[in-house]
Amino acid sequence: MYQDPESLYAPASGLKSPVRALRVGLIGLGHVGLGTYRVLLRNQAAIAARAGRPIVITQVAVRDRQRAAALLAPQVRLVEVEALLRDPDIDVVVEAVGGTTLARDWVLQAIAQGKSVVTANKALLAQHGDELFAAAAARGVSVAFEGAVAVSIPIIKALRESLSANRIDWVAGIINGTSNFILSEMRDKGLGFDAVLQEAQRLGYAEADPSFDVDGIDAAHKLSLLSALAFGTPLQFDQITVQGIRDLQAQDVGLAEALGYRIKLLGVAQRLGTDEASPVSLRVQPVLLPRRHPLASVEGAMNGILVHGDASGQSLFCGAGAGGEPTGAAVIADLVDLARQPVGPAAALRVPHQAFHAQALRALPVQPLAESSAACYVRWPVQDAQAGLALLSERLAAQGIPVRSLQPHQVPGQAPAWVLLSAAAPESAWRALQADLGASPVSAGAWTRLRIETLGQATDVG
Ligand SMILES: NC(=O)C1=CN([C@@H]2O[C@H](COP(=O)(O)OP(=O)(O)OC[C@H]3O[C@@H](n4cnc5c(N)ncnc54)[C@H](OP(=O)(O)O)[C@@H]3O)[C@@H](O)[C@H]2O)C=CC1
Ligand SMILES: N[C@@H](CCO)C(=O)O
Repeated sequence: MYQDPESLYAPASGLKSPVRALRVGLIGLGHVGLGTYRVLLRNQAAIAARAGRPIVITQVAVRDRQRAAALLAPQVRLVEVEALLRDPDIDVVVEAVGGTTLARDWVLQAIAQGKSVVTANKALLAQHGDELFAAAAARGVSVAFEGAVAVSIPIIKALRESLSANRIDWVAGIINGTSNFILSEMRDKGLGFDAVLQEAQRLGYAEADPSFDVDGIDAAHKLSLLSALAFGTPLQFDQITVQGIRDLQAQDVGLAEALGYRIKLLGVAQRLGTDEASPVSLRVQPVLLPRRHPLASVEGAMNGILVHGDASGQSLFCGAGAGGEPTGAAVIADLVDLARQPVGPAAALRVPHQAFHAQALRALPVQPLAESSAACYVRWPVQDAQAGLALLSERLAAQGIPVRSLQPHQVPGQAPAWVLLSAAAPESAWRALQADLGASPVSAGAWTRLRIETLGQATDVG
């Protein structure tokens, strides 16, 4: 039952509200919009007590008004987006629609009207964040985005505030709930890729276009935000190496387990030297993590992020990675921050959008994949096991790729295969090896090669 938050505020907190409620206009009432509305309604008294004043969604803009009217209290006005953006009674706009075209226009319009914006739209920020943050800073308002990365994990606040004494060496995370859900369900329940993806869509985890999830694009959007906040750079989304889980085969998931690893879609932003200007590596790809690695046990739609700072060491964050109410809670946390924010001249003292003050941001060179080095898992199907072993051993030695283990693998009805675990070797050596093996008549098909991620730990699982 809806109750006016302003009337609830005083009895719940024991305080008299010194200032007017923060008035919020919500665009979009899908998973995130409705999650935000419902959590705000359910916990309104406690949220007001934390914020120092009530936070009220007074206007909502959607396409399907009939559906919205059935979900919202009668006090909430259903309006057109343009009217909401122009209304001086609205302090903050929550953009919960998605996409990068209309959403960009709306956020810029809100900023121009002197309104702060809260969004969980990582695609928008990855592509237009620099522009939006600059516009907001120039207008003295905020674009807040805690829900945009790993929704229930307060990683944006951690990087912008809590870890600000550190030189961040790397951030690594399972930051796409849908992919992690698919990998977990396929492994544990033996379900097919398509069936699990449909379930992720039903549960509200997947993007409107789920190829963003399974092709690693959504994780790359999020990684671009994490790396910008960690290293003090503009957004460098276009320079991220991206590979998704679409082509992963069930037998590699099973083989990795048998070898003591777990396959995860991991985003990594890593400094490659100790100098402040050292290049960085930005990559999203399915990797083998040793099963005892803390991120290996992050399952289902959960997300996990590990941050290494020079002073704090490793900090592990874990929480729900997708879903309406978890994201709504992150959106509301931003609203609480905005409700508490100083206005007027003190606004200049706000925590900068990208953790570093705008004048301190500088792009860092991003290492091209071709210049990287990695320990790898390889499964190579062959026509003849012994001939395959002879060729593989010879070509591995010729390319200087250090072998940790090499073992035969046979699935009934399929060609025999060799499964290799290596130590680190240059990407150029891997590419040359692939060309050599692929051109050989011994080859019975394309190999599978996956990076073994170490993140400062030993590659070995023993
Ligand atoms: N789902 C999740 O777990 C998470 C999602 N996000 C992000 O949050 C954003 C929203 O995602 P989600 O809630 O899942 O998306 P949904 O598809 O569930 O909801 C989108 C909403 O936007 C509305 N909408 C679409 N076009 C317009 C328009 N032109 N004018 C007004 N309203 C419009 C739709 O209204 P109608 O129904 O009337 O068409 C719908 O209510 C995306 O950026 C997504 O990436 C971030 C973290 C988690
Ligand atoms: N589709 C996204 C939603 C949360 O950002 C995911 O699965 O992680």
